[in-house]
Amino acid sequence: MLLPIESLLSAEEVQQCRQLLFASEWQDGAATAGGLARTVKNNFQLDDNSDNARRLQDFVLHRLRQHPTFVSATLPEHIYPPKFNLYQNGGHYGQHVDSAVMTLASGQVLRTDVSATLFLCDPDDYDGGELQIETRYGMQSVKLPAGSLILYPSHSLHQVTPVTRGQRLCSFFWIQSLVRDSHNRELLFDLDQSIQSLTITHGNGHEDVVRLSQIYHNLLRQWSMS
Ligand SMILES: O=C(O)CCC(=O)C(=O)O
Ligand SMILES: [Fe+2]
Repeated sequence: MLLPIESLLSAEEVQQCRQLLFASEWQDGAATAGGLARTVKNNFQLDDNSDNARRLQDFVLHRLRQHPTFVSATLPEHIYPPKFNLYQNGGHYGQHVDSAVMTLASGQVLRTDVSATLFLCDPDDYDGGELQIETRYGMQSVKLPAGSLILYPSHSLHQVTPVTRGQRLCSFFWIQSLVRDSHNRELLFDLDQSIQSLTITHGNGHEDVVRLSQIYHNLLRQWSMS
């Protein structure tokens, strides 16, 4: 499932992030890629260990954990501390799949279930720079307003097309979900969305809302991994 999450950050928050990012040191992205990805990667990345990167990571993580749709769709067990990238002057990232397992600086290991890109520039600010994701229904091209996020399954092949004008600035990261199976995760998301809307019309004490909530939690209990 490809799921856009609109306005994770406000225009003001995007502006603050961009100010910090443009005042930071950038590294050659290819140096940080492993295996096949190294040969197809042509962009810049923020040094994850810089003070600015840590401030930005904390800020984005805080927003993510507060966002009900993000939490409902990903059921996060671990979130990789968000990274930041910049594409310009034809910069691109060829077709690849993200590594299945990533090791954090702390030594903790994360399985990538869901991949995410948070756009920090508006589509009008640059040409190209489409995030193209292969799905069962063909290639989907994604380019969202600044402050919005796309979630997609980490098992998908994807690429970023060359940026031929302007700059494309994004944050990207991965989520290890409590529910490893993407089909089960999607069923839980659909069920939760329906429970939320029934709660608005009938109240959370309504008999059917209570019964559906029981089913939701019992499925989550059955399908969550650890
Ligand atoms: O820039 C993006 O939207 C995606 C980056 C990406 O695919 C990666 O770093 O693995
Ligand atoms: Fe990727």
